[in-house]
Amino acid sequence: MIELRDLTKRYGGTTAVDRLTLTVRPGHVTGFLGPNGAGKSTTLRLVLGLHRPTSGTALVDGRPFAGRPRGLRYAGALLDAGDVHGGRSARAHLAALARSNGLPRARVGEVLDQVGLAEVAGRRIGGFSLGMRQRLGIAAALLGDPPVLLFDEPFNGLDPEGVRWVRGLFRRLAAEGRTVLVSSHLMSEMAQTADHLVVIGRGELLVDESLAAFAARTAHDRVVVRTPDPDALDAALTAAGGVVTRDGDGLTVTGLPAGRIGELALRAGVVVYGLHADAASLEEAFMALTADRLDYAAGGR
Ligand SMILES: Nc1ncnc2c1ncn2[C@@H]1O[C@H](COP(=O)(O)OP(=O)(O)OP(=O)(O)O)[C@@H](O)[C@H]1O
Repeated sequence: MIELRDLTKRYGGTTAVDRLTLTVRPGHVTGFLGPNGAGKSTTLRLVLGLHRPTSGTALVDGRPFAGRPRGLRYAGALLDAGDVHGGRSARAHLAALARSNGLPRARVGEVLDQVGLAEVAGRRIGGFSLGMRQRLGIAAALLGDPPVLLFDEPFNGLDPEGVRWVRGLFRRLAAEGRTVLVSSHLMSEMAQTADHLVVIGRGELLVDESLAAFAARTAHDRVVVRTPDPDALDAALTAAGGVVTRDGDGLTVTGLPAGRIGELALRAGVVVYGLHADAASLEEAFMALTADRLDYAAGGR
């Protein structure tokens, strides 16, 4: 379990993480979402004790992670796949980590097999593709068989087969009762990976709920229609299973896709105009949620 209490990190005048209070529970894949510069990486670094908070606390299974000897037994993380010694082989890199964390050498072969790098284990990491480095980073995170796992943008550089594999791996790790926190700036990616969502914007908590609850709340194919004959259209759409709310000549419809609404209007002989789908996908809902929270200070992205 990861517990954040009023966690705050300031860099000079920039507040990267702002009084974040949050519990990340075991047994779930928790998607940690936010636009670029929202504070995701900073939060993960605070959890791992790589940065000191300005105020507040971050606990991993009830204790601060910083300074724990042999930390890989308690939490494993993939933060920056590029942050490895390129001159070493994958096997040597993992063996050094195993040694410094007091882990049996046999774990190296096991995790290399698990991430599909066994055949290239003797090759220099410098020649690895980004996807292979991501797999190596995941292998390092798994080395200590830890109950808590953090992955920062793990899909970067993976091909579709790699993405599928990572999704399956995260689900298995969560099903084993581990805490799995995965950061991303793409809701579409998390919608297929996570079962719980945490969304932050400018370091502040915006959403902490199940993916199903978020979807039900925000991403119902809502369609707005205008018509000179609202009564007739209301009746036709309601009969077809749509849920209609009225505002003058405007109808807001949920439960029916826009194309079907047009078809039903035509059949009922009702003229419609100004028909548009609103928040039709989770991604749109996410973007709408965070649109005013983009961090332009971080480079105008
Ligand atoms: N070491 C640092 N010094 C100064 N400012 C920093 C530092 N690290 C992060 N920041 C700032 O803190 C804010 C949050 O950055 P962070 O990298 O945590 O966001 P993020 O959500 O991980 O973004 P991205 O998806 O772009 O990686 C940004 O404004 C960033 O510029």
